Amino acid sequence: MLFEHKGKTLFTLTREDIHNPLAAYAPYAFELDGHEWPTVEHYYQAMKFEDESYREKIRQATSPKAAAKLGHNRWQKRRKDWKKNSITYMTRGTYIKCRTHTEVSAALLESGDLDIAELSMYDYFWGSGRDMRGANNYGKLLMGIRHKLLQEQSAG
Ligand SMILES: Nc1nc(O)c(N)c(N[C@@H]2O[C@H](COP(=O)(O)O)[C@@H](O)[C@H]2O)n1
Repeated sequence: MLFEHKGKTLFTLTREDIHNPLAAYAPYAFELDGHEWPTVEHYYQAMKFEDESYREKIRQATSPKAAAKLGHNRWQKRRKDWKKNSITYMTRGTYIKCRTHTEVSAALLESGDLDIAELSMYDYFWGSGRDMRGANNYGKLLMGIRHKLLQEQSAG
């Protein structure tokens, strides 16, 4: 969806929109780290934990929403370096999804050179927040992947 903000056209999406191929919740399976993941959200949430059996429980969650719920379990010990690496894991999953499904990479490349924003009223980390002052880390990682895909395309 295109969105006008301060005289600029933004290419926007939400991470949770299962109908948008670029969303982390969209059902485009991929293989990474020796497993098949139903969505990027499953992969991202599982990577928060060192406990292999808890990761597996998240991998087998029946929906990305259920995977996120398991990932937000405060009683389950997260890996110590998670805050430092959370963006890296979301990026890895999203990049591999793009490389696995041409439909997904095409959707990303269709955004041209527009700035990408994750529109979210409440999320100031992944999204723009209600006042568009959020860090927009999800939009930024998509722009980074778009750049990498274009470089790969021109390298043949
Ligand atoms: N500040 C901050 N650093 C990170 O590394 C984060 N992953 C987040 N996430 C925020 O918490 C909400 C739920 O977390 P996950 O997306 O499941 O990691 C998320 O919506 C962000 O607002 N925050």
